[in-house]
Amino acid sequence: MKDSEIYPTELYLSPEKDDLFQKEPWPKPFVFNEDVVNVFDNMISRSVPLYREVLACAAHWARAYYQTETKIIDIGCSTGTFLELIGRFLQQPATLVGIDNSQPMLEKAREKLLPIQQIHQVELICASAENCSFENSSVVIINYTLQFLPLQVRQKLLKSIYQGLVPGGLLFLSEKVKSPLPLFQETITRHYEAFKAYNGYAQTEIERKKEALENVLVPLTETEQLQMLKDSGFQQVDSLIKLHNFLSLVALK
Ligand SMILES: Nc1ncnc2c1ncn2[C@@H]1O[C@H](C[S@+](CC[C@H]([NH3+])C(=O)[O-])CC(=O)[O-])[C@@H](O)[C@H]1O
Ligand SMILES: O=C(O)C(=O)Cc1ccccc1
Repeated sequence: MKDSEIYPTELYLSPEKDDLFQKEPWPKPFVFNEDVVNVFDNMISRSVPLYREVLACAAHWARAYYQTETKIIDIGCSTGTFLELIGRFLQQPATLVGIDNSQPMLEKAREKLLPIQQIHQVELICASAENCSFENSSVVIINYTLQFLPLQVRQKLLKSIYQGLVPGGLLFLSEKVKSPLPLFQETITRHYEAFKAYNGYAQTEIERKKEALENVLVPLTETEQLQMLKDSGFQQVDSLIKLHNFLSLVALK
């Protein structure tokens, strides 16, 4: 598949509509349970700005830095949307690894990745990422997952990723972040919530989800995130995409 064939990207997203926060009971505190998993593709594609572009970007970078006989690992792979995309985009068979600690997520991923298994070696691991090995990986993707881990676990995980990557290996990291300036954070939040409303969420749904995510999704500032990457061993880091509170970075070993 040529580069031009992936823009604008076509993601394999299940159609079930996210209406979880329209009526009781909604997941509070937010958890990746079966109800969330069943509507997850719709939820994330309506809730994360530039989601399609970020995954297409990750696919381009993964193809550019993939080294033969190594692994591409997606941490927090959810329903396998990125692995399905890169599986179509790579021009050679590879080992694609998905890690997620939600078994319902991996059941959806297994189904989504069946066609890809004709070409690639696919491994789905149900585990907490911080307990996994990243040895012999040339590309590690971690999109919108680190934000759910306790802070001290994030640092341990990033160090483990750095140690596991082969020389020249790439980390592609997307996260929700917060502005260090309260006035700007307020403006960004208002704009982000307008984005959600434009995507069909009612104000009640937006407020309920915000409350459910409190102390579950804990964003850092961009500066704190960059420092955590440096403290993990990554010295070559750059930012690629940022809109509202959502940031994508690349880091090279
Ligand atoms: N400690 C953990 N270990 C492993 N998985 C975890 C852990 N904590 C949470 N998860 C998993 O991390 C994923 C976060 S979603 C990632 C989206 C995907 N990357 C995408 O690009 O579509 C983003 C969001 O929900 O905003 C969920 O599948 C959790 O089960
Ligand atoms: O940060 C938010 O308000 C979100 O809605 C992001 C999100 C997307 C999908 C699952 C959990 C959080």
